[in-house]
Amino acid sequence: MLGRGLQMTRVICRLMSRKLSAGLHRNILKNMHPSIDIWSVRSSLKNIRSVTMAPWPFSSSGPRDYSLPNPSWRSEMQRLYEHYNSMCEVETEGGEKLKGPWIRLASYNRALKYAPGGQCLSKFLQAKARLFTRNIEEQGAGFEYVVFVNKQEKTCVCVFQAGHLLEGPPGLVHGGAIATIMDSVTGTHAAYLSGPVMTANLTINYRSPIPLGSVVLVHSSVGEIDGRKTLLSCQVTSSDGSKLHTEATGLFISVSVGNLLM
Ligand SMILES: CCCCC/C=C\C/C=C\C/C=C\C/C=C\CCCC(=O)SCCNC(=O)CCNC(=O)[C@H](O)C(C)(C)COP(=O)(O)OP(=O)(O)OC[C@H]1O[C@@H](n2cnc3c(N)ncnc32)[C@H](O)[C@@H]1OP(=O)(O)O
Repeated sequence: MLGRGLQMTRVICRLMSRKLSAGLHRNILKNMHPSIDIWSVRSSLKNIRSVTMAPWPFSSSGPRDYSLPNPSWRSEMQRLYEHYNSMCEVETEGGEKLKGPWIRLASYNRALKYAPGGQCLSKFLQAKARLFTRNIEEQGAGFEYVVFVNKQEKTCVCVFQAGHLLEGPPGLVHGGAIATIMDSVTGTHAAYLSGPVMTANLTINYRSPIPLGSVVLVHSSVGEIDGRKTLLSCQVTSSDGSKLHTEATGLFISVSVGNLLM
């Protein structure tokens, strides 16, 4: 019985690998065999290399998409959102609508669950996976942000409004919150480019403080992609780009899907 379970586990993992790489939304574990052992599944998943996965697997449907405007957004945040969003779709002279150079990335609290293949993963995670930056339900209180990527230029920009819960020095954004948004933006960018990654190194220089409640831009660009290593650089600037607040470099290492199940 146990042998049969293990065999089925391997088949399921092979199927999951194919499904993940194809980027399809199907719950392949719906009728999971009762003798399947989670640890066997996990160790088999360890062998699924990130290079087999389609980049940026998150779907555009599901519950609350935190990247969409809400009433807490200041006019500057809304203006910058519309600026980048307008470049996600372009209209030809004949009125035909085509994909533009930018893509808005949807963002969910239950990030893994709403990724293709994520329904399977969330079973193993007992539906507990939550994304830190999207855990504050009160709109405008924490991290309000939207990420856009430019596929051709391999750049990424995030419009970020820091809420009152992110206070460090009086009236200013906490350095850890700045590190969090930089890790999230570069991590998202790296995952978009290279599939599942973990941050190995994030080196930050804080140049000028960020006023609480202000709207800033977080830019991420590729330094180098070398095998499993994706090196990105990141700058936080004022919304008009005139003032540098923070700069960083981040090293992201591609990992197998199994690493996400610890
Ligand atoms: C349906 C599936 C969906 C999958 C989606 C996946 C991801 C997207 C997920 C969510 C996206 C949503 C939002 C994104 C938001 C936030 C992103 C935040 C990301 C994080 O916040 S994540 C938490 C903090 N992060 C850690 O908790 C990592 C702890 N750590 C480890 O888990 C290991 O340490 C690991 C895995 C990093 C490497 O371990 P490993 O065993 O796999 O690889 P190994 O050590 O062999 O290194 C291989 C080569 O990298 C070089 N290397 C390694 N580390 C280096 C360093 N620090 N400096 C310079 N070089 C380094 C080596 O020198 C070698 O180089 P070489 O090959 O040339 O020798």
